[in-house]
Amino acid sequence: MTGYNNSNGGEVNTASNGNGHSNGHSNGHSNGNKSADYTAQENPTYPYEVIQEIADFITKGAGVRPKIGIICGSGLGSLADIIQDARIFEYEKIPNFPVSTVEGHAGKLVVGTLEGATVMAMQGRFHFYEGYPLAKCSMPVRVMKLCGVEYLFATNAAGGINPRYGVGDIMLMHDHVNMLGFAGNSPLQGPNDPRFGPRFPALTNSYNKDLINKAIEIGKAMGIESNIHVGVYSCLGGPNYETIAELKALRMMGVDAVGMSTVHEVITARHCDMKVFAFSLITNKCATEYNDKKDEEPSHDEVMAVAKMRQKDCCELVSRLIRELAMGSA
Ligand SMILES: O=P(O)(O)O[C@H]1O[C@H](CO)[C@@H](O)[C@H]1O
Ligand code: HPA
Repeated sequence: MTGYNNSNGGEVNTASNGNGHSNGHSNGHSNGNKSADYTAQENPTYPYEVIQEIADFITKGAGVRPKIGIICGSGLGSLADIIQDARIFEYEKIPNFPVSTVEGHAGKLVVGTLEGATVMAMQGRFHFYEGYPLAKCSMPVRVMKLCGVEYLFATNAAGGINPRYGVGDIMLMHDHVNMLGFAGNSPLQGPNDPRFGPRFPALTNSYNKDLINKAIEIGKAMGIESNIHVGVYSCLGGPNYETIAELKALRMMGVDAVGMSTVHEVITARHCDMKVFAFSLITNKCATEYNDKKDEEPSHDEVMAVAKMRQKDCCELVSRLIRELAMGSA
């Protein structure tokens, strides 16, 4: 049985003491690649050494240490397709990596260059509703950190609750309401390893203001400023979409867009001191009044279709922002 040593005041004992490693498979795929299999079902907090091993596998395989990490939202996998000199790692072939189970999340890690910067992109993220604990969902963010990533760019598809938002608009996230956190769930639950970050991280300045401002300028330069908003995202557990009463409650709480991801990744990134830029592509308008209109019900097909329609602008926004970062002006 894999278990962590919790007898030392809540810090993971990460010395080479045999804890945290077992002979089980974390993702049910016998890929013959694993040197330190780890049973994450029993202990969702991946030990530092296991994350280091995954990071080494990637940096050695890719031959670069990426500076920017990108997480592609539903239907936004094209953000990874524009990476040049790409080395592609299928999740199934990465030791101790979970597998993607959602349509629109290909399950590939792409490492290469974009606009002069070294990047790594997750073409496929992990969601709580897939059955993964939050620590497992956001484990790749720690892998990014140990690969050398300093900036996390997280993207998602989301429902627009703010009545001013239209389908296809982009909301730059400046804050979030963590509904899973309200329910007592966090990717940081369990023993804390100070090599990643502090036991009690502050989240007051989670979303980098300079990057938000740069993105607004870029939106103007692209001529899409009327489709760009700055707002608050909320993550629910999913996989069901929200009831009208839930959407009304979220609106009263100041939420502008709702989805089922990103927040756990941002928490994990801020915990290990990465700078964060995140945006939601509004793929559907959320109904906040009761009606019988079937065509106003959200569906993943609609989410994917809108993401496909808007992927070009999303790619341009991300590319331009990365170019500014690479030139040192963001
Ligand atoms: O947040 P991303 O991964 O973009 O996906 C969003 O789209 C899916 C629902 O259609 C959910 O997974 C929701 O979170
Ligand atoms: N709700 C939750 N998640 C979503 C939505 C939504 O309306 N649209 C895309 N992801």
